[in-house]
Amino acid sequence: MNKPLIQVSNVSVAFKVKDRIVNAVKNASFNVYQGDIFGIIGSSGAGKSTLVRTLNRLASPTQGQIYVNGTNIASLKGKDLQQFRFDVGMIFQNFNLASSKTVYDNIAFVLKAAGKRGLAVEQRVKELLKLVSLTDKANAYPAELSGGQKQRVGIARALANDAKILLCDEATSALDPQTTTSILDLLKQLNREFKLTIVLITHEIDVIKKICNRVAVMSQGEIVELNNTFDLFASPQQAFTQSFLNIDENTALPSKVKKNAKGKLVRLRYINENATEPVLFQSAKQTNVSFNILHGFIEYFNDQALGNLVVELIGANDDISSLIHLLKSYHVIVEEVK
Ligand SMILES: Nc1ncnc2c1ncn2[C@@H]1O[C@H](COP(=O)(O)OP(=O)(O)OP(=O)(O)O)[C@@H](O)[C@H]1O
Repeated sequence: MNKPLIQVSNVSVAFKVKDRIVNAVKNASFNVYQGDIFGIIGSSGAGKSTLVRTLNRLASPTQGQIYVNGTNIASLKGKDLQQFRFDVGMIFQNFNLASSKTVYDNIAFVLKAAGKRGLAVEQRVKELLKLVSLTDKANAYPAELSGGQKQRVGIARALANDAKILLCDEATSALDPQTTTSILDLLKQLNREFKLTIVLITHEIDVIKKICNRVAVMSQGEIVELNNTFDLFASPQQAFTQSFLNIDENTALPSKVKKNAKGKLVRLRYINENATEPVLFQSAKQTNVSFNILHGFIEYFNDQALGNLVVELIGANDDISSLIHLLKSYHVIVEEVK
């Protein structure tokens, strides 16, 4: 495995509010690798924003360390700190654009802050506007833009000084589903074309499914589970993750169907869309079990397919056990439906 670009090691963040301590982040550890689109998901107040803000020093850990490219970011000062701020861009739910500046000037401002002048600024702004498909809006003010367009300006500004890492704090939460998709497509394109590493926080499961390759699940300040996206959805280990990701909800059966079922109800998750139905069919035949498919769908995570089936197994108990055993040997995840 290559070296992590971001290494978060036992990070805790506590806030003192009057005479009370709020432990917003508790002992979080994880690595982000170059080219990752790393998602942090959790409900409101889980500590996601606080955690992501420690990655660019907008928040300071009360305990633990964060290394970016091998450097402990707490030790950065002067020019190194300034360079670090250029290397790590950030976009926000409410866009944070300067309302009195045009689109052009919002982007030019951060280039000038990095010491660029004249033609270098002009060329770079043009390049960035083209990249985010806003060339025709250079002279517009933020109030004249849609939410999606505002976020595109936010992205251009965050990347202006050649950022290597982009932090996204609920960047699509204020957008409608179609605009969300177009912003996620843009982030994916930037990730692909420039190997931009992205850390995003969201409470939206669909955002995770659409673009993240790895995910941390947060609850009450803790990372309760971390996995690649596909495996997290295929086989969530923690009860919190299962209920938060609504895993069972997607294949919930009407109570009448459950009540009328004569056989054993099982949920099958499989990772090879082509193999499973033949595998189920042949395994059932081999073990003398018959089955009814009660629910089924296939979900896609990038190019990987995750099949979900709820089936009723009818046969002798021993035969059903043999069938389940056989299915598991084909890497089908089998869970009893209660
Ligand atoms: N500056 C602060 N001072 C005091 N408490 C804070 C501060 N920032 C965050 N908190 C508290 O820390 C906890 C985690 O907040 P945080 O915003 O990180 O969660 P979140 O998962 O991002 O939630 P949301 O999605 O609602 O923003 C909350 O209880 C919040 O009230």
